[in-house]
Amino acid sequence: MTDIQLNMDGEPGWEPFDAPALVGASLRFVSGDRTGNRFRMRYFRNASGELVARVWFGPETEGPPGHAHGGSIAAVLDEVLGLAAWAAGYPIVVGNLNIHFRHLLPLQTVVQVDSEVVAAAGRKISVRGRIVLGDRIFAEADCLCITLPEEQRRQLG
Ligand SMILES: CCCCCCCCCCCCCC(=O)SCCNC(=O)CCNC(=O)[C@H](O)C(C)(C)COP(=O)(O)OP(=O)(O)OC[C@H]1O[C@@H](n2cnc3c(N)ncnc32)[C@H](O)[C@@H]1OP(=O)(O)O
Repeated sequence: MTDIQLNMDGEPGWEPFDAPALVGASLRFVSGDRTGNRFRMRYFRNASGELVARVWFGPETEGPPGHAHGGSIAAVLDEVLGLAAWAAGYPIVVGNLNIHFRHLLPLQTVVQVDSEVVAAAGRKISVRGRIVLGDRIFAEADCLCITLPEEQRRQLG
């Protein structure tokens, strides 16, 4: 296991990213509580303009003893990769999320979620992401996002 420690302040050259300013205040499930014992999370754009998150998995995300629940990892990837598509200009919801869990993710550790919008074809936007700490990959995901028709978008708010 790597001895790298990340902090929540990002890296030089990263810009803080204001998710509620883009999509509204509905994302409370994962990133809405910055002080609780579940997820603490901050978003940035890296120097290439891609969405990056720093996430602390707190004790209330526990699954295997001392480690994050797979569903908590999936929730983080769902939000970050969906938001990455929004940040790239696509008003979407997630249609399919395929996750490989590579290593157990220790609780109370700050990890990084990288994202990349890899393709856009019609309404289908493909986003790839991974949760890492140094060279350790905890999870990798492929996410298919589908743009919402204007009418449905209006109904959502
Ligand atoms: C203003 C709004 C505010 C909202 C703020 C939100 C912030 C969010 C921030 C993000 C963070 C939160 C993120 C979240 O948590 S988002 C919440 C979790 N996601 C959902 O609840 C989504 C529920 N599903 C749906 O709403 C519909 O099924 C969607 C919209 C996805 C498609 O139903 P729709 O009837 O519209 O589309 P279509 O059936 O004509 O298909 C169109 C094309 O897409 C292809 N396809 C479709 N589904 C799948 C699939 N599963 N796998 C593979 N392919 C699929 C399909 O084959 C077709 O391709 P083609 O035949 O044309 O080649």
